[in-house]
Amino acid sequence: MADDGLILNICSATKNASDTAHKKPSIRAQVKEVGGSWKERNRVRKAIKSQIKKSAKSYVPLEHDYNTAENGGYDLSSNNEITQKKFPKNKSAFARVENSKEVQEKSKKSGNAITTTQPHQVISSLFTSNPTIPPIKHNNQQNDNFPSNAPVDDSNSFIGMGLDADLVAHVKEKLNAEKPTDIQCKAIPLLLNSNNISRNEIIDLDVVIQAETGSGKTLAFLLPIIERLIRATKSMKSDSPLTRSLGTLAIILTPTRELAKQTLSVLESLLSIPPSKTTNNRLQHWIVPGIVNGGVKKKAEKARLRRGVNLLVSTPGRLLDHLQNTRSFSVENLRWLVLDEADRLLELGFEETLQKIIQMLDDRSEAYQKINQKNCLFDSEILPKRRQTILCSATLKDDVRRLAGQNLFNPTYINGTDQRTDKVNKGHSTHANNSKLFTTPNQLKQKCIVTPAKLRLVTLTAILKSTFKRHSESISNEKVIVFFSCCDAVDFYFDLFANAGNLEQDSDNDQNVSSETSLISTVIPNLMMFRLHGELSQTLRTTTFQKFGTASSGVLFCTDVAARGLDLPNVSKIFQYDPPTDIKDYVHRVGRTARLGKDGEAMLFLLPSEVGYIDSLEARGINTKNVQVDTVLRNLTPMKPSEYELEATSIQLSFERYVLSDNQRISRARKAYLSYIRAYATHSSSEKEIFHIKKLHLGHLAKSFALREAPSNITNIESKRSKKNHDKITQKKFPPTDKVIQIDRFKLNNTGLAQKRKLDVNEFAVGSYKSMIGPTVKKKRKIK
Ligand SMILES: Nc1ncnc2c1ncn2[C@@H]1O[C@H](COP(=O)(O)OP(=O)(O)OP(=O)(O)O)[C@@H](O)[C@H]1O
Repeated sequence: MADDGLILNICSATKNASDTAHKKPSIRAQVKEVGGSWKERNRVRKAIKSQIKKSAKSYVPLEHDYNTAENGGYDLSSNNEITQKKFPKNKSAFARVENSKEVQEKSKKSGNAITTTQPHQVISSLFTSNPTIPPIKHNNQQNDNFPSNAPVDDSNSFIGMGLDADLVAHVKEKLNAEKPTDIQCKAIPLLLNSNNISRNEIIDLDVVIQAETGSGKTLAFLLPIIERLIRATKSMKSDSPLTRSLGTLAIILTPTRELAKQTLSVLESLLSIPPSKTTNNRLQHWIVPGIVNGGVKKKAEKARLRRGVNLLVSTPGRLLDHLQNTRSFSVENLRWLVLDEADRLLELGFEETLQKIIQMLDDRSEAYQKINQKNCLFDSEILPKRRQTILCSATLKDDVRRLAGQNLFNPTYINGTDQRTDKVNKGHSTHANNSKLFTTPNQLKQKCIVTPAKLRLVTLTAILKSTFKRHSESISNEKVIVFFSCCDAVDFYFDLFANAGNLEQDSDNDQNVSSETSLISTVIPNLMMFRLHGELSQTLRTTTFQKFGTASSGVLFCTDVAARGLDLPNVSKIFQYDPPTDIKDYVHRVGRTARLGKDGEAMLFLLPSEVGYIDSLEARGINTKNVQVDTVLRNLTPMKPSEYELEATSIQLSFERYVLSDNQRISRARKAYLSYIRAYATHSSSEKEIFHIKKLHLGHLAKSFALREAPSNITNIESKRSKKNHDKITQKKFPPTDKVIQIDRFKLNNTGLAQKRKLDVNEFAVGSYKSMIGPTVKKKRKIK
């Protein structure tokens, strides 16, 4: 790992006017220890460290950094000059000796002059001792770019499918939906029950809908439900009208609160049909939509449920809570149970809650039917005679369907992308079978960039800068989502891009990251930044979701909480800074762009050790085009592309200076770094070959968090602190987030632990510190 074959550079400060207040150590220790065993080198290092400590008690502690023998490194001496350490093993390091002064000059000009209080900081160079990027096979299979999730021109119209004329007119006006999409053509007639006639009896089969992201699955299940309720209203005699007091007729379950809110808003717009021009009737007037959602007070929800919510959108945990505790919650007449993003809902973590929900719904409707043999709704031919279950997702594969099949009645499987699946399958006949393939929108341009760990941060900066180029005073009208693996990383990068461009400002004047929903970046001028993750307060989450949805341009930093189902208008690019921990999430993340036939672009960041992931994606039918790092970095200096290394170094240095100048910022960076590693350990066992924690170069990785510390430093500091905090943490299940818990490589390697704890956490707080503090008591196995 990083610590092997080290050259230790320890230098005391040289005299400097700003340092006169301090008494400086008299020794100048400069050790270049190449030979000898590790133990010997370590002993020398410790001896020198303690000598320096003794002679500089009142002095700012010496900061040092380890550089590998091949490494070039910048030495920031106290006279504010960067001088290159001469490492004989690497000639190219000398080449940068002259450049280093230029970088410093440049920094001064841009107001980024080094103002470090530390006497010496040795900073490894960005462009040396990076691992070589393995050759990447180019896939010749090209997408034809024909939009695969757009409405179908030669399709049957909505009216032709049997939908009410007023409803169709309203959908056209409100949602601009005139022609149905492929999946709507297939699903709506089936769910309207026009053709499921068996033995002269109309049967409502359970339905599994799988179609690409952004192909209109929500309308595919909502329109038939509303249509059938409208038909039921028409068929009712005026003396027995339908009312909201019938209780809940349909439940739509979603894995996240944002998706629940979005579905509710689609429902509300669908139900706002104006009175019919011909009859002047509002047939849907009695249908009340509503939501029960985690993160808000239950009292108001209970009151609404008591009055009757006919179409209820919910997240699983809160629904179970109401089923168990709200006595007035009436589900006896339930006709539809929709599991949106069903594969996520059926995953471990939600699965148990879901089983309980289904069990309670079954028990209640059975008990009710025994007492009320006659019921107008049960007798009606128009509504399903039994509770119909609908499963819906872009990534429903055989394993999930098998799992779901236990609770489904004769499920019918509708695939919105049959033709494409066949086509893709032919191209991969050797290693793919249909059940393993995922389909992404045809018109979506998918790219990947293999970046050495040290260059990750500057590469992200370069990509964002070139995306949000300034056109005179305004910024390009782009909307971009950047996905990170954990909440702490989102918080760290959000703060970094918001405040690091203004180095002269002290931390007290930083834009407030904890309470603001959006901030203007100081790194990329005029760029509006947003963030979303599962550990934010519900109010912040809701406002961010709404604000980013309506913004004309901006970047959203988020975790997978925003990966599924969210229909954020006009998102043009998706950057996956951290690869997803589950390949299914790749499909959902990139699906936030290229929706409903529109163009879109997605870029996946990989480390050189992770290139195997490109093959995994290909085996699932997903082809990405490789982009070279230096091509991207050259955009930093469009006028002088050859000077990109200088500019990249300058940017990296300014990020590091920003972080290292304040304890709170350092702590945020460390927390993000640790959480990233924890999240890394949650990759599924099938991907461990590619994403193994042992393959991470922790020292290089630290640079992508603008940290200069060697990994052993980080872990030591954190473990010392964690010992202090240990008792408090174990007493309290969810300690305040500024406490730090121990990072233990061996525990991280134990995927079982990381995976288990991940599952204890709601809503994608993966890898964050809360996610690591789950129940520690093993459940006793029941002996049958
Ligand atoms: N037939 C249609 N014509 C025009 N617009 C439509 C049509 N059907 C749906 N839309 C719009 O397309 C967008 C995407 O729809 P929706 O969110 O239902 O996609 P989805 O398939 O559920 O995607 P995901 O898998 O990401 O959840 C929405 O804004 C919706 O209003």
